[in-house]
Amino acid sequence: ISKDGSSFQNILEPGKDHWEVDPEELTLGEELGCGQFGLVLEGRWKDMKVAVKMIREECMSDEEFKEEARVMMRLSHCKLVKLHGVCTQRSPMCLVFEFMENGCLSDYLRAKKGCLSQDVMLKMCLDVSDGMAYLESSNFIHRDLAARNCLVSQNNEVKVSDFGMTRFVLDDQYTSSQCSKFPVKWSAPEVIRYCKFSSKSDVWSFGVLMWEVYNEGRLPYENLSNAEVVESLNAGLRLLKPRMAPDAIHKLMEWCWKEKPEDRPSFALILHELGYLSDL
Ligand SMILES: CN(C)c1ccc2c(c1)CCN(c1cccc(-c3cc(Nc4ccc(C(=O)N5CCOCC5)cn4)c(=O)n(C)c3)c1CO)C2=O
Repeated sequence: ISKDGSSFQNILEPGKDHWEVDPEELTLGEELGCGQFGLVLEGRWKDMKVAVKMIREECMSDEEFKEEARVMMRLSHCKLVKLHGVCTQRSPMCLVFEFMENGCLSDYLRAKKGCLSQDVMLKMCLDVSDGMAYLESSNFIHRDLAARNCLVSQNNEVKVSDFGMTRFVLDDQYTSSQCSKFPVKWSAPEVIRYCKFSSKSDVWSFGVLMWEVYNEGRLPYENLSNAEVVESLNAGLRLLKPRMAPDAIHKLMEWCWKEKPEDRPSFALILHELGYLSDL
């Protein structure tokens, strides 16, 4: 055992960490799209279909990310998009994720407009709250929960994606709350004012995600600018009940949007509430 005990696995297998993917085992395919850190490609790894993110150096603080990779590899839950591993031996560094056939939830909702039943919408919210309750219990904050950051599997299951990744974004247009790319419409008041992130600020974002689901992927506060949204929230105004949302779901959304974080429900409680409603 080395003096600090931490590099034990390196002694067993010098030079490689168990979260390192061997680039020889990775085959790359079609482009899936472009994210905050660069290109995302379809791929195959160990007979699995995967999504591979090619990290552009100027977009991510990759040294910090390598530290974080360990933590993210340990976050394992059926409603979180799995990080299989990272490829750091080549440049650009790449991240290997489980593949989600139906892409991001916001596009999926818009594509299925008019075809989704209330039960399907409730199940989507239940899936996300399940993954978020696990993150909450692991004391892990998402920081950018929204339908665009959830993915849909082949069997139409919804999983939470890109949790905690905002911490590695180098584009400060995105990271500071006054700037254009900051997700104000999904952010709790304490995040907009003091960048105070917590699982309770994730709960606020989850309320907006529920509104997106029951509005089939519409943009929240679509006629307001970010500044006007801040004003309306300060005046105590909130998003209106989506036509497709039952009263109980609207009550839950409004609970997520309580001004004070401590007055909002935990994800454990939200999961319990949604589970109860889905058994009715
Ligand atoms: C800092 N934050 C919050 C970030 C950072 C990076 C990213 C995001 C947020 C979210 C967006 N994003 C990103 C960018 C590009 C790809 C992926 C992305 C897309 C996947 N899958 C698919 C599958 C199909 C399709 C598709 O083309 N269609 C059209 C036909 O009908 C079916 C769907 C798209 N994506 C997938 O499995 N993963 C893991 C990631 C992702 C998700 O990861 C990022 O890379």
